[in-house]
Amino acid sequence: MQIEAKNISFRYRENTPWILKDVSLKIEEGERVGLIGPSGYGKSTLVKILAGYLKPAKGEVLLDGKPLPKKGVCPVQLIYQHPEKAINPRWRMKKVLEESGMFRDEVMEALGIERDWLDRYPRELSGGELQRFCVARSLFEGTHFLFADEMSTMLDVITQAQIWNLMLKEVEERRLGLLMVTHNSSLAERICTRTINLAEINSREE
Ligand SMILES: Nc1ncnc2c1ncn2[C@@H]1O[C@H](COP(=O)(O)OP(=O)(O)OP(=O)(O)O)[C@@H](O)[C@H]1O
Repeated sequence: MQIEAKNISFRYRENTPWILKDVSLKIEEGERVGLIGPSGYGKSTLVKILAGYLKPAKGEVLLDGKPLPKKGVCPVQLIYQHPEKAINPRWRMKKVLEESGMFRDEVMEALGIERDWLDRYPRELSGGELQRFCVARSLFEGTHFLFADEMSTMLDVITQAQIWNLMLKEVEERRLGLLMVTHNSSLAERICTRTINLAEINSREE
């Protein structure tokens, strides 16, 4: 599979300068790509567009040449910095996982998800504990691309390592495509097969 952003232009409000102008990129399954660029330059905005969370004003996102599916669980999964915004606050964690069809003991164990967390609501878990659920959920069997947007910034070093080890094992074994946004260049160097500098592919006026 391949995901492609084709001539994407985006701004949050009309009559304001473009944040993204005529941005194109392609990622193949099995690739691990780092997305870098100055702070506030539009990296998070671009991954949200790629994952179908935001609609571009111009251009399109294509998965093997077709638009992203509108219904059902998406083959493109985004994990971002704020797990509390990504999970339905009214559902217990067990239901959150069931909805995605994801429940593998091996994943629960590797992420250090404890059995009794499953009966809790999101507000009864810490940010790090919740993020583990977001990662678990993103790894359901229909996933082909994983986008990680500063996924581990708010976590302690041990949890970061635990999450990245599992993610990379899954990415490798299942040949998933990975796009990671990070300011941590040593993490990107360790993980990625190539990097894309948004400043080099964005035609917006400065
Ligand atoms: N919901 C929003 N409404 C209006 N403007 C926004 C919104 N979200 C982001 N922006 C603006 O869009 C621009 C790009 O933001 P974005 O978060 O995509 O950048 P980034 O490259 O990911 O930044 P950072 O590296 O600091 O996380 C910024 O100027 C930001 O202030």
